[in-house]
Amino acid sequence: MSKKVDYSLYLVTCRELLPPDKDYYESLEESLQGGVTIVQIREKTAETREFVEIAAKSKVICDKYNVPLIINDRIDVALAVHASGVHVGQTDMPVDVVKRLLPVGSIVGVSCNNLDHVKTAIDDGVDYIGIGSVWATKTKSLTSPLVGVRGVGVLLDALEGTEIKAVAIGGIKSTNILRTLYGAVSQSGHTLDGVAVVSDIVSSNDPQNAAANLSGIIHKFKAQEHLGPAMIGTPLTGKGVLRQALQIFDAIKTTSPLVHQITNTVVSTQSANITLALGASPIMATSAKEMQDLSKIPGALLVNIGTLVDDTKEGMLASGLYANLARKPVVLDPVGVGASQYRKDAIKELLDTWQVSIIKGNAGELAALSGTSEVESKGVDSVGDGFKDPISFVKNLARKERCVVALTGKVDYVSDGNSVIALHNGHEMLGRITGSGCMVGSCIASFCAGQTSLPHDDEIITRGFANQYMLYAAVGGITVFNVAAEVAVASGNVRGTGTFLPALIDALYHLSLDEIVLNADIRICT
Ligand SMILES: Cc1ncc(COP(=O)(O)OP(=O)(O)O)c(N)n1
Ligand SMILES: Cc1ncsc1CCOP(=O)(O)O
Repeated sequence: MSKKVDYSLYLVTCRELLPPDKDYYESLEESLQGGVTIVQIREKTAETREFVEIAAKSKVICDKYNVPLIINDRIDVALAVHASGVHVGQTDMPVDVVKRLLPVGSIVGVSCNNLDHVKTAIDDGVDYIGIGSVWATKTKSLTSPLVGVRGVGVLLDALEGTEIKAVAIGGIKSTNILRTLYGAVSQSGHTLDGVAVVSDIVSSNDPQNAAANLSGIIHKFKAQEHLGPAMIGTPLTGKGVLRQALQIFDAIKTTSPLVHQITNTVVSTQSANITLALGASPIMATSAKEMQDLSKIPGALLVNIGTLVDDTKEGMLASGLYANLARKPVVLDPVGVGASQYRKDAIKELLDTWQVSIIKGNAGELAALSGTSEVESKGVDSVGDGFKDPISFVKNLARKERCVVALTGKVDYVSDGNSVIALHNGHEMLGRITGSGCMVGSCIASFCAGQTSLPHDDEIITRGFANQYMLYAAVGGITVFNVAAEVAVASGNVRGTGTFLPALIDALYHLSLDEIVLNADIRICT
């Protein structure tokens, strides 16, 4: 029977990180006033007598707020001050011995960095595990690899069916806590019970405010996390989805929203032109130094890794992080991710750093991203006929990554993890020019930007980044681009691939609502 403990904001103390002149006990009490729900006293250099004194005084303060006190490593200190429990690491006293020494009902937690650690923790019957380090940190010199936000999900999978609680630790702060909570999810949708934080609270001059800030984000997340994607007017119909997409199309024309694109050098100009043809406003900025400023302008962000280099990757990491903070939609185009380990590592790092709203890719790219070998790729192209069951594939990937997924191909499939929509427009000429997939990414991002100016249902918007509006944006962006390709060829102005690209841009520029309604082929699969 697991004990009723609130692990949501777990403070791990560190006197060395206190700001100059800040009293340790004052900082602890202020943190509790800010919403810390459990405290661990972690003293790495104190003599035993000093440790006991600090722990005893800390216990009095924690008791005042009815918050459990855990002792790091030292069973003797925990016994001496009647602490609520002990946290041990992989090289500390074994859990079975700890349990034998502590009073019945004590809380026992253990650090876990990999699946073997979690399996042992389950066998040992611990109360909670501390998974880390999730992010890089200066607070502790690390001897194990970083787990990464999405790596936490794999460890949460192993806890399925147990009552063991899980907190993440390492480098968690106000700027990445949302990504940590959002991205750390098991396949069946279980999320973290809490986050453990040292420096973001302890090194603050105002620990109450630092803790309150973190606590506010945690509570907002917990309030909406159990809700699936919200549906406006269920069930979806092809016509209903088209109506929503057309509204966004109209909004793009009237508001000309900013679409920030960090894309590849092959398609940069044509992506900017296709964005302009739609009526949106492109900015192709790549330096990490300007990402915070750009995130303040409403719109959307597109990240495309087609010609990735380290400097651009820094810009991509920063842009997504700031976009998340500003709650701006982020579209990821993992171009050629299967081609090299460098790209695979980069995509992992990007998805571990920020929450994406839409992932768009061909079958080869999405297979590589999801770790299946069912579809192979050659460079940036997909090889073969795609997935045997594309509908289940997009739905599962959308659930796993908690975003909308758009799988492009002869038929395009879009899913928010709930519904799957098949799009049957397009023309084979699109496969004969470079960058048509990248331009689709620009159109999707333009639709993401366009929808921000429309009135939104609050209930849906509070359900996170991957809400139903993103589904409409993906459908809208793909559909108008593909219909424009059909109209371009039908115009009679296309003599080959050289004349196809300008005809496509022209067709998109002149595309009317009537033409879209006449040609769009949107079918609901589930
Ligand atoms: C909640 C929580 N999780 C992990 C740790 C790390 O513990 P450990 O691996 O024993 O390392 P030290 O803290 O002893 O340096 C923790 N303390 N708390
Ligand atoms: C104790 C510990 N164990 C893994 S990372 C870490 C330190 C986390 O500190 P911070 O929250 O300041 O990154």
